[in-house]
Amino acid sequence: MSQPDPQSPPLSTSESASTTPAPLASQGAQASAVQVDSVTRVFGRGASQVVALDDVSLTVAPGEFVSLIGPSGCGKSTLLRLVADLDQPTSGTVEVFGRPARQARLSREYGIAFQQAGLLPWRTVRANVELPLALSGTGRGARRERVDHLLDLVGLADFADSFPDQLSGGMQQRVAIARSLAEEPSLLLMDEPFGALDEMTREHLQTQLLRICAETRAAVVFVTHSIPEAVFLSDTVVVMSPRPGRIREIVPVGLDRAGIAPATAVSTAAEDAVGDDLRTADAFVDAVARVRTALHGDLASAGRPGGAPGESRTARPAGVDQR
Ligand SMILES: Nc1ncnc2c1ncn2[C@@H]1O[C@H](COP(=O)(O)OP(=O)(O)OP(=O)(O)O)[C@@H](O)[C@H]1O
Repeated sequence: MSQPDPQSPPLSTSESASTTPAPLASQGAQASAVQVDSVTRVFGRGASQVVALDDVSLTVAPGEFVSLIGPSGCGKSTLLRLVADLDQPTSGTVEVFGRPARQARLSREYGIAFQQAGLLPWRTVRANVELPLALSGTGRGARRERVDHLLDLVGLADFADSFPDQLSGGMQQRVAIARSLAEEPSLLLMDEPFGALDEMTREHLQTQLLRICAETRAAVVFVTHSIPEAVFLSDTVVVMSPRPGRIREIVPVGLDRAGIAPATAVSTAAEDAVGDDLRTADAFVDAVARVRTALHGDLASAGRPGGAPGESRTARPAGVDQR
């Protein structure tokens, strides 16, 4: 595997994945969900200058689920923040549904969920989820209806009047996801939303997120440190190299997630069972191996194909959870 040729056209995550949405060419005039072109982000100046991203290009198709994975400090969050218009590139462009990121943010194309749920402790679950709708002037009746639907979607209908500190970490994170979906975004940006949760809760929420995505058909850009999480969730895993962050490889996943689609779902327990089956499927194990191999290019790129003397070939890139 090698660093993508800088002369080649921008890497499109929709080019090679068998289960990703149709390539843009077959979507008529529909714009990409995300189009990142030759983006560089440099922080600071002089001796303290940090090149966080170097000439990164990436396309995410509408409805596609893309994970960003790579060693700690490789620029995953920086890239996500640029897409979210929380930061600006030093050079290059970021477009969301064919418009500059700024415009997309102002017209509320995004839903955003980060590692900390970030709920307002003095507001009930309902009041937290409806906050974006209240801010954008949605009427009371429409707000109520939408929040009821969202709380149903994340399985928290019975907790609408609870306060965040009365909920578990996983439940709080589900509230945050419901809030991020409030304005029916066509793009969800998620930075390690399950990073602080125990393994069982995490796997359960991963399955729930897949179901929610199947229902809302939102495109997702998802930052994670976990290879299995990236593979389980994604149509495509984007593997980044250590700083300066570049895209090292794009790994299509190709899992059959039909059992988690809304049309066939019977209960959360049944969905969790489908999730368990997926995690032991050959296609899952194969994709985990391919992502792991792509990440281990870190050793080769450092001129250490077999690792330094005494270093295991299975040395781990810092900050990537291989479980
Ligand atoms: N506001 C900032 N000012 C200066 N440097 C920054 C800033 N934000 C990020 N960086 C630097 O940019 C690099 C990439 O950071 P970023 O947070 O994007 O990495 P990451 O891949 O998300 O890391 P992690 O996996 O550890 O969360 C790091 O070296 C970081 O120190």
